[in-house]
Amino acid sequence: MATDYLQITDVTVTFDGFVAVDKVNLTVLKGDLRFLIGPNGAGKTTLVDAVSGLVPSTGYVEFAGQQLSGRKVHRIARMGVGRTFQTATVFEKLTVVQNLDIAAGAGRGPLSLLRRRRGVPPTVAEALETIGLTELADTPAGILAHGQKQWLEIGMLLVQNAQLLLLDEPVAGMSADERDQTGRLLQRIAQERTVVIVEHDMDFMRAFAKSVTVLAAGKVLSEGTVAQVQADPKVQEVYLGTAAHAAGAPTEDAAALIAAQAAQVEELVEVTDHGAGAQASAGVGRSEGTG
Ligand SMILES: Nc1ncnc2c1ncn2[C@@H]1O[C@H](COP(=O)(O)OP(=O)(O)OP(=O)(O)O)[C@@H](O)[C@H]1O
Repeated sequence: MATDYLQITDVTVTFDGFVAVDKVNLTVLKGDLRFLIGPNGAGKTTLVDAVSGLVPSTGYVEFAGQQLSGRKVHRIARMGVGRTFQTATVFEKLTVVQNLDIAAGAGRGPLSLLRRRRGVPPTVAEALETIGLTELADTPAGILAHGQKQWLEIGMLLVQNAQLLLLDEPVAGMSADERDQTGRLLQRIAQERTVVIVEHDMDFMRAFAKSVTVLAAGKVLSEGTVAQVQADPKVQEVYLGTAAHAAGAPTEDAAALIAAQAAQVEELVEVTDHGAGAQASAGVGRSEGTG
């Protein structure tokens, strides 16, 4: 019988001989909220691309008992795999509800989409409620706040009935308040679906991850709860190692990378030393402009 989990087995992605993802094995159960972290270039986005069919890969990927590997992007999407990107892709001129309606009708023909609809379909109403945009249903998506656009995009995956959500840095550029709301939204969604989040924001990860996989140089370096992963000397080492490597090239980017990654290490160590209570410290969790 099909079970709702993502199983990645020996997945490898190669670009012109460069191995970006190297024999990765990963299992994510329904109800989990899995964060995928790691230094820049670790292969996080590429792994998610491989699962969603955007880049060719070898190995085997299965979700809810169905084979994803080897299938085309649109086929994988129809099998219940939803993906967001670092920049929200919503139809700016259409209202919130129209965006959701179009997403919900992705499987319908153009005529039925054009036909005037009476009222809001229940799935759309439910998604509006879940993402907290009911009051803004008739607002053009283009004038939504940054965080609200991201929530709308997540809502579009919900109405498409995506059961596996792959989210690439969903809180990048959000205010602290928006990050918090997003975390709680994802926790609610993860009760019913499988959620994998690529993230650089350590505060966000610490506050909301149920489990964490750390990638480095295309391989799984560490896996477990937030506390386990942060206490893993290999994890601390790889962040420090990357910073030290960047120090060889004294550019502005390298300096920013060092500062950001040193902050990440500080956070890692801090949590290891003092437990989850250290959350409020260290605002820097992202390395901007280097990825
Ligand atoms: N289309 C591509 N062609 C060639 N190399 C690529 C391509 N996409 C990614 N890479 C390389 O693969 C490696 C992994 O990239 P990826 O974007 O998956 O890393 P990441 O962990 O998501 O990094 P970041 O956190 O900076 O987004 C990098 O060295 C990157 O330059």
